[in-house]
Amino acid sequence: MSVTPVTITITGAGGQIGYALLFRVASGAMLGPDTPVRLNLLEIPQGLRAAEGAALELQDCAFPLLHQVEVYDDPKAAFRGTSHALLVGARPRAAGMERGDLLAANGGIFGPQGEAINAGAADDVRVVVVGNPANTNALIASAHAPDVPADRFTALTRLDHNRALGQLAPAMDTPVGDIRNVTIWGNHSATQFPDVAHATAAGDPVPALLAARLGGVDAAREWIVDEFIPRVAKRGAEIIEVRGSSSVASAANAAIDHMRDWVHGTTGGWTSAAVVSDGSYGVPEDLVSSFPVESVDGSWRIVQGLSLDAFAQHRLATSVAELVDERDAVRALDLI
Ligand SMILES: NC(=O)C1=CN([C@@H]2O[C@H](COP(=O)(O)OP(=O)(O)OC[C@H]3O[C@@H](n4cnc5c(N)ncnc54)[C@H](O)[C@@H]3O)[C@@H](O)[C@H]2O)C=CC1
Ligand SMILES: O=C([O-])CC(=O)C(=O)O
Repeated sequence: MSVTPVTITITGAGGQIGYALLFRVASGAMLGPDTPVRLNLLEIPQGLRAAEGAALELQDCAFPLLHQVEVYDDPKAAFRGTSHALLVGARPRAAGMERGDLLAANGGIFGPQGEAINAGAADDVRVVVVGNPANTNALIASAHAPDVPADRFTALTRLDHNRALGQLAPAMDTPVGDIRNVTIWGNHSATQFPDVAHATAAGDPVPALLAARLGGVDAAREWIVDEFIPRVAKRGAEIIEVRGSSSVASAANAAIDHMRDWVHGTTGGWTSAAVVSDGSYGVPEDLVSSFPVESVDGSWRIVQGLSLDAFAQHRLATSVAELVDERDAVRALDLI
């Protein structure tokens, strides 16, 4: 076991996802059983008591890997020395709030957090933004951290990816673990494009397996377009309707999957993450967009050379147009 603990900062630690994250991260589910951790919990004053309560419970779990827990309301202190930052705390949309208001409110959070990461995080810092609008919040944070390579800032679309696997497995009567190479493209929003064109299950192409089960290529296409894509893209709203509040444990689980694969590498195919575009697939450079990605030697790499048919190109362009709108809106507000 390495002796020096790794510092992990979790923002919004007093909230729902924070509570679902902390104990799994402290148990080693994210960085593995050989990496001791130090947790820095960042909250705003209203959330401090909840974070402090979680810190007491963490102590009571006596996790062997957990060396220290600190609770902060100052981003500079919370990000000092951090190598893994999970930015969960965000301003939720309130009744009557326009999109510009929401972006401005989140700019007030992710700008200063980007500055704090720039000022004090470890050289190898990895950042995943969970708080919505996640892609554009990551863009804002990155813009305020000029000394940190932009590819260190990512946003979470692993939950959408996992949701897609969760829908496909029963549709094909296949274990989730046999499915490979699903892609979420674009924004973490209802415009995202969950794509199974290159996916396989136990080595066989998913489109052909669906056609065999559903009675033909047209029926498979209909299921993909009319059921699968909207179900995955609107799953967040479905969970809110059924549970009465947004996804918590599945979001925390996805954030752990994202960070674990980033650090330890992907195996057996690609996954999905929102990363800074290098212009691949026509996505304008610098947008934080979801792509098919592999993690190699500690870095995300966009999988190259996939063919996109006219439908796929249209779906990707629609989601990218939304990302461009969000970027232009935060630019107009001087947030980037
Ligand atoms: N990307 C994804 O896949 C998903 C994203 N989300 C988003 O994650 C975010 C958090 O969700 P929940 O934990 O359920 O919300 P929550 O409201 O339970 O917790 C958010 C916490 O963040 C704190 N917070 C607010 N501003 C902060 C700041 N400047 N610094 C530090 N902490 C701050 C609040 O005090 C609160 O304790 C929301 O924006 C939600 O929309 C939720 C599910 C999936
Ligand atoms: O939809 C929401 O408000 C929360 C979210 O991002 C998701 O569940 O994907």
